[in-house]
Amino acid sequence: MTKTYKIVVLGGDGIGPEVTDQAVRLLKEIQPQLSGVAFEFDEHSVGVGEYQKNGDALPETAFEACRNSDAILLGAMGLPNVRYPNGKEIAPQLDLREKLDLYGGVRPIELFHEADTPLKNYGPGEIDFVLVRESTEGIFAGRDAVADLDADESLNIIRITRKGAERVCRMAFEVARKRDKAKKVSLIDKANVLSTMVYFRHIFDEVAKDFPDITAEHVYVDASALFMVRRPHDFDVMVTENMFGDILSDLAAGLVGGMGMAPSADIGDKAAVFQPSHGSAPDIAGQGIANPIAMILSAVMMLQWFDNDETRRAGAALHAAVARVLSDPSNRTPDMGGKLSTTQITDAISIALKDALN
Ligand SMILES: NC(=O)c1ccc[n+]([C@@H]2O[C@H](COP(=O)([O-])OP(=O)(O)OC[C@H]3O[C@@H](n4cnc5c(N)ncnc54)[C@H](O)[C@@H]3O)[C@@H](O)[C@H]2O)c1
Ligand SMILES: CC(C)[C@H](C(=O)O)[C@@H](O)C(=O)O
Ligand SMILES: [Mg+2]
Repeated sequence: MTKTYKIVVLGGDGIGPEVTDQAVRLLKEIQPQLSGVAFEFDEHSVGVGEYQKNGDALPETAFEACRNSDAILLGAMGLPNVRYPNGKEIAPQLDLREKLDLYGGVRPIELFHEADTPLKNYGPGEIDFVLVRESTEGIFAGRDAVADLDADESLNIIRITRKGAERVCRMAFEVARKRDKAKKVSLIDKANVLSTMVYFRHIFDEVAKDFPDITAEHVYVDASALFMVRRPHDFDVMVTENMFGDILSDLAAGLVGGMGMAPSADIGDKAAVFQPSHGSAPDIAGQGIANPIAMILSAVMMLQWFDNDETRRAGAALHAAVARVLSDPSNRTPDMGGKLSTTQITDAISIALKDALN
């Protein structure tokens, strides 16, 4: 019997549709090579473009489709100059995370080639860690507040719940258990200053007791920014609060080639969104030069998440195809110093994929 995976595709804004098109193209090429598996794609318009047309950046029909899907592929949403009347950016990806309770932002960082890192003496696989970002609370819990521009101060809250901290810490330990690296989870916090972080650390320590085979450590967030640059090989899995994870995941991307190399998955117990860590990159949108690899590696994460032997095989093949293409430093888009267009690098991955699937 064929298992059909319903995949909702939300291209979004700027380079979002440019990169999602490439991932969907490769998934369509993979499908006939798999036995007993089919993909059904369902595209919806969301983001700034949709808001400008219909006044709603995440229409109910799109949200319902997401809720009834097996997975969601999202490009990017938001444009810096288009804002709600309250001054905040249109960021429906945050609504999706909250409404679908996608509490774990899993952001793997992998160096494919020494040419792609600004650090000296690191080769393929020598920077290889996963940042797990709590994605439904933390400093972002204050995001509904509206700035009173005439007031003398402006406050946001930080919210850490027992449930929220516990489940994301557990996810981080489970991610570490599946990796064949150091089997270490580093909690990135600010427990030297904030009571919310003392609480988060306490819950992390409790969860760590259930994983005696995995080393648990605490690192302050400021020091972790230093260590990620000075000795990134020491990290295996990091788990952290929402905003810290947002900032550190961009720093981490910079170690391995930039935002175009930073895949991500927002995972909950019932749903998951696979999207790159990057945004809509308005500075390069519409030129056909966006790097699709972060999006393609996010699709790899989706194939692995489906928990099906055939899709796992496809995920491994797609990852191997990306690695093979990047092993030749002339195969790069302009963000990484190369000359290939979005479609040209995807063409190269497509050719490598055919070999990898056989
Ligand atoms: N997940 C999301 O949807 C998401 C994530 C981050 C930012 N945003 C939104 O995107 C907009 C732009 O934000 P920003 O400029 O701060 O961040 P950004 O990630 O869009 O861009 C930062 C830099 O990285 C480059 N870049 C990013 N992705 C790239 C790719 N695939 N290929 C080549 N270069 C790439 C851009 O050209 C730019 O120089 C904002 O409105 C922001 O809120 C959305
Ligand atoms: C666009 C923005 C709201 C989003 C976030 O802050 O989570 C992005 O930066 C990310 O990393 O996914
Ligand atoms: Mg971010």
